[in-house]
Amino acid sequence: MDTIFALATAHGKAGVAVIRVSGPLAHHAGQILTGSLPAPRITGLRVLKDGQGVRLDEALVLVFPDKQSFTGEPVVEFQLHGSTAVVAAVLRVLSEIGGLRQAEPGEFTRRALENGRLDLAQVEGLADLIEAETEAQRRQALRVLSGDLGQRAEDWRRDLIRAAALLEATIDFADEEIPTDVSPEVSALMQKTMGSLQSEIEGVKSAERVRTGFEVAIVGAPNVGKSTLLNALAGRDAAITSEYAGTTRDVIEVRMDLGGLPVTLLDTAGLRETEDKVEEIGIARARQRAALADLRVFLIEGDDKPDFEPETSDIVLRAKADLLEDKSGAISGASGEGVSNLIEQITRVLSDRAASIGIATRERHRIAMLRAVDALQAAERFTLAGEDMTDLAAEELRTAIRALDSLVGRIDVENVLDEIFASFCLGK
Ligand SMILES: Nc1nc2c(c(=O)[nH]1)N(C=O)[C@@H](CNc1ccc(C(=O)N[C@@H](CCC(=O)O)C(=O)O)cc1)CN2
Ligand SMILES: Nc1nc2c(ncn2[C@@H]2O[C@H](COP(=O)(O)OP(=O)(O)OP(=O)(O)O)[C@@H](O)[C@H]2O)c(=O)[nH]1
Ligand SMILES: [Mg+2]
Repeated sequence: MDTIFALATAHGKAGVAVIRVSGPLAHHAGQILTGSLPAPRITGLRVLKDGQGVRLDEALVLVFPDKQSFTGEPVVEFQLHGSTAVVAAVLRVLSEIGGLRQAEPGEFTRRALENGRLDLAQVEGLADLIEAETEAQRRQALRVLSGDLGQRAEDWRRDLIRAAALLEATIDFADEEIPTDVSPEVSALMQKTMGSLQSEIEGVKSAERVRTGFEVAIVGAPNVGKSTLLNALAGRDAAITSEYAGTTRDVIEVRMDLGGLPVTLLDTAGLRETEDKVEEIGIARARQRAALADLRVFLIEGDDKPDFEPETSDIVLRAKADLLEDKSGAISGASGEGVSNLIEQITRVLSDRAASIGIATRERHRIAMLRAVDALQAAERFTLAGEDMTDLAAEELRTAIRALDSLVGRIDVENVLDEIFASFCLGK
């Protein structure tokens, strides 16, 4: 096993920079740089020197024993002055020590996984935590990192293994009289697991949104003030506005944090019949993105009708409130009237949806749980079909267990890891 090292903190100038070394030679490397390592888990202030005795930095050094570190391997950390020259010098000296090499992105975390410190879902949680930009994202990622999904998968697994064992006992003793009919207990275990899986499956869609962001599209006829409203919401001049109808063509995206939720606001082309080919393409895009968005804000002027049927939670507002006598249900990006109300309303609708999330957060989790439910439904049918079908029911139960095993990475790990680690920063 190679000993790996990397800068764990962001690149560039900083107050402090952390370099981590992990693997069998980590303590050896630390010894070379410090002359004398501090006791495990107690920081020591040391002058770091290269092989020729040239001073590199004065640093805090932290030693983790084998099996008691983030990776589960011996680890040494150097907390350096965060200058690019200090970091470069320490990395150079480490790379000159035999048996040491730079870590690949995500390699520390991969080792934590391989050493059983984290399961696959926790690795995903860690990736999400590092990506988190809003409160809701931080809370959700931390919950996944804490291992709740793995715990739940373990409960499901235990119940299904018990059900399979009960069925297999009937197969093994098929020729003998079995004193008790196991099917009620098998059915109950499968029902309980299916119910729990179903509710987790339903929560994934919202959890995915918290992870990647909700989309809110502003739609309406040309010139009603959509782009002006977007700019007011964003607090900056993100979209071109003008008195010419048909100004916006491309979909303009603005990332925002609304009450801790990640939201991408979409400004779209004004909807109308047009001879202009380019505008027509813009309108087609507008319709498509608006239909896919999580929520639509329709701006209407005069007797306009919303151009398409709003869904229940969609928001319909009258445009240019500043020009209206009756300002009820009206908004103005130009004067700012109604803007904070709109932000509250969007936040309320999306918070309601985010409240329904469980502990599964990814499409990968949803697919694994769906596979398990499918197999359980088949097992249920075979169980009801009577004793001849018992071995088929048991086989379906094993398929369900395998599907749940892939959730936490007991199987099928490699393809998932490559995808996750592709998004990891160096040094994680
Ligand atoms: N300096 C530093 N800060 C860091 C990390 C790190 O690796 N280094 N982390 C990395 O992402 C996170 C913390 N995660 C960690 C998880 C486990 C252990 C660890 O040493 N576990 C040992 C001992 C636990 C204990 O002290 O009780 C163990 O589990 O045996 C360290 C950090 C965030 N902050
Ligand atoms: N009085 C008033 N004028 C507004 C308001 N919002 C926008 N306008 C004006 O209306 C015109 C159109 O504004 P835009 O924001 O570009 O309208 P749009 O809906 O994005 O238009 P398209 O991109 O062409 O679909 C501009 O001249 C704006 O200054 C408002 O709230 N009140
Ligand atoms: Mg516009």
